[in-house]
Amino acid sequence: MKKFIKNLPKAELHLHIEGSFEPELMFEIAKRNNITIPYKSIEEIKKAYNFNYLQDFLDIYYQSAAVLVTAQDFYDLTFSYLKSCAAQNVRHTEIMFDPQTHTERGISFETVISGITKACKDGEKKLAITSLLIMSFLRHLSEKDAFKTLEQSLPFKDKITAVGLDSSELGNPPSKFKNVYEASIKEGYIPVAHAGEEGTATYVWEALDILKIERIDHGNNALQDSNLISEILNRDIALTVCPLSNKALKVVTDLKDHPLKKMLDLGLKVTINSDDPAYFGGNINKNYFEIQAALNLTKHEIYQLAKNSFKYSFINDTLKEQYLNELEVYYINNK
Ligand code: HPA
Ligand SMILES: [Zn+2]
Repeated sequence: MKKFIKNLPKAELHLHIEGSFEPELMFEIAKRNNITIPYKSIEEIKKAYNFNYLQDFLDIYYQSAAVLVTAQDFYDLTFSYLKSCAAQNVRHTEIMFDPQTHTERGISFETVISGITKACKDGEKKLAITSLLIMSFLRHLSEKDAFKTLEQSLPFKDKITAVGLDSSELGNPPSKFKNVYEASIKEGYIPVAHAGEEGTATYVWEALDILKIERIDHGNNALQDSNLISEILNRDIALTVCPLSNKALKVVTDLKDHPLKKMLDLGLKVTINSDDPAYFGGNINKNYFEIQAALNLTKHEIYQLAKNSFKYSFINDTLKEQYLNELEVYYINNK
């Protein structure tokens, strides 16, 4: 089964590039930028990565992202993630980035996006991995601030496919961002949002009805409401589920209690993703390995999850067909 997962062609649809920042690279970049970080060793970092809920993680995540200064830093961060994709047979990835984490510190939008997009181009050329970008608004900040970010993104509109919503969910419902989502859609961005990770099913309803999202990031708590489940099924909207993230942030106490199998059985379009692999104990393949073992998923279910990852990606139809064919051939030959 491990070999089957390892070589399975797949897409990753929920990945924060700042969350792929491995400690080794963090030390290297901090050193070259002359920035002191509060850890002396990798062991100290690993000890600090012990979270009880989302906010514990976010505090450390923003602190670590503060060592990123130059376009080269963003390039190195992104290319390093893309190399890990190549090693896991991730054929396509949809990368979230948080501009406000950097613009708030005086780093320009252009620095961030130029480093990331250069790495994505090289990823396509040198590693044969396709990618696109999701610009995420930080929900603990104001809608006015999100509007400023939307404005800053417009000169780079051709490089960004979608807008997302992340950071502290509780107390920052989707409705807070109604106007900026409306404006983002008018600019041609596809709307997605984190909803139902710590927030209730009401947050998922708001994301669907008020923000008009086309994909749900996490969505675990949608299962609290059977009308909501029917609505998600009717609208054919996928969920980007992140098992090891859910475990690390105590959204579930044990992977054996994870709702993924129940979601699949309900017919929900689920995908498997790593969220913040450097912080939550594993890359996308480790997420597949561990959830498969915990829930005793069959090869066919694993195939279905990978199929969803391509089907519900935002790539063009030709490329989608190509990846789906590649996956089908793989499944037929390896089931
Ligand atoms: O899982 C997450 N949830 C909310 N915000 C985030 N920012 C990075 N990862 C996450
Ligand atoms: Zn996330």
